[in-house]
Amino acid sequence: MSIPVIDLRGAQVPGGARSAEVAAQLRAAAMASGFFYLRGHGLPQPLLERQFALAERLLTLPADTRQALDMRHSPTLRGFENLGAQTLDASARPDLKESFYCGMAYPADHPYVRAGYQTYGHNQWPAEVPEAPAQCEAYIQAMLGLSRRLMQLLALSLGLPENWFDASSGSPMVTLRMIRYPAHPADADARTFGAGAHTDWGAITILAQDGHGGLEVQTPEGDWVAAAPIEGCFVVNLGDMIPRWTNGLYHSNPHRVRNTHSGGAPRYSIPFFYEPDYFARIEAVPGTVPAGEQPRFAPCTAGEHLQQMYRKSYGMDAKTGITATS
Ligand SMILES: O=C(O)CCC(=O)C(=O)O
Ligand SMILES: [Fe+2]
Repeated sequence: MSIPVIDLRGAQVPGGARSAEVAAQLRAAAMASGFFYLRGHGLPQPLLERQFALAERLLTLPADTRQALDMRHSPTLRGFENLGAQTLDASARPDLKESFYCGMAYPADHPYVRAGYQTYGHNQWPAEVPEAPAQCEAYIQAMLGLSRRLMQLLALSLGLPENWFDASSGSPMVTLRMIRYPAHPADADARTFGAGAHTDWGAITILAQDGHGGLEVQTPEGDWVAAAPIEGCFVVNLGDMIPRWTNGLYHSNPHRVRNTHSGGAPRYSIPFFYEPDYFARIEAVPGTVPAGEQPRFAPCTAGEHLQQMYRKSYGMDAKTGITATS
């Protein structure tokens, strides 16, 4: 299996002449591994370059600055994540990556912010990088637009009206993450990864990666293939909400990272996670449950699903919050 390249030109906006063709390509990719490269997405290259420069700036701030803004001090898990804080694959060692998490600038009086729901509000910004909040918000808004368009094309690919998922996107849960992977240690064992094998939890992930490579995707046959960087392309993958929404027709395949190709340099990547509104109901859409069969997944809300996943991978107890494991 190779990861297909889908060109969005001609389908960037509703009614675009290539929309049906792109939707068909999406359907094929979604039924294979749930991974594809996206080119012709319309995002300006300088926006991406600026974001990588910011990632490097943030993730090389002094350790005490990053410690003071550790995500564990934030009720919604925004801020810095230490090396080894997350274990994406429970059978592997803790991940060899550090990252910075932020989300959309929801106003403080937004009902979801007031309620303290996961991903809404409460960003933690380092005073040393005053441009960070506005720059991240601009990047998030661009990525949110692209995600919403991809959801429309996914709707088309399922034979649904293009706007089918629009209503679920009211106050979306979005997470922007900037990741730094140190060079993979030469003496690392087979259970050591930059990011252990995992599936993503939300709806759509749009990943910008630097030129080093290191991301691998599991094929339906169980092999691992490299998602090597292609200039001008994002790597897009579907998260676990999509199989739930499509009764398992579309896939969210495992992937993992080892920074073994960079010649000793750190690798930077910038995943953007799009998830629908906290209260969006995730249940099989029309046409995906064969007549006479029961849906394969119990309906849930997007917020419930996401909260569960965060707590599991950061070793937190769902009732008492953060444990003393790190
Ligand atoms: O860094 C990468 O290439 C992938 C990161 C990833 O899979 C994630 O953050 O979910
Ligand atoms: Fe991932």
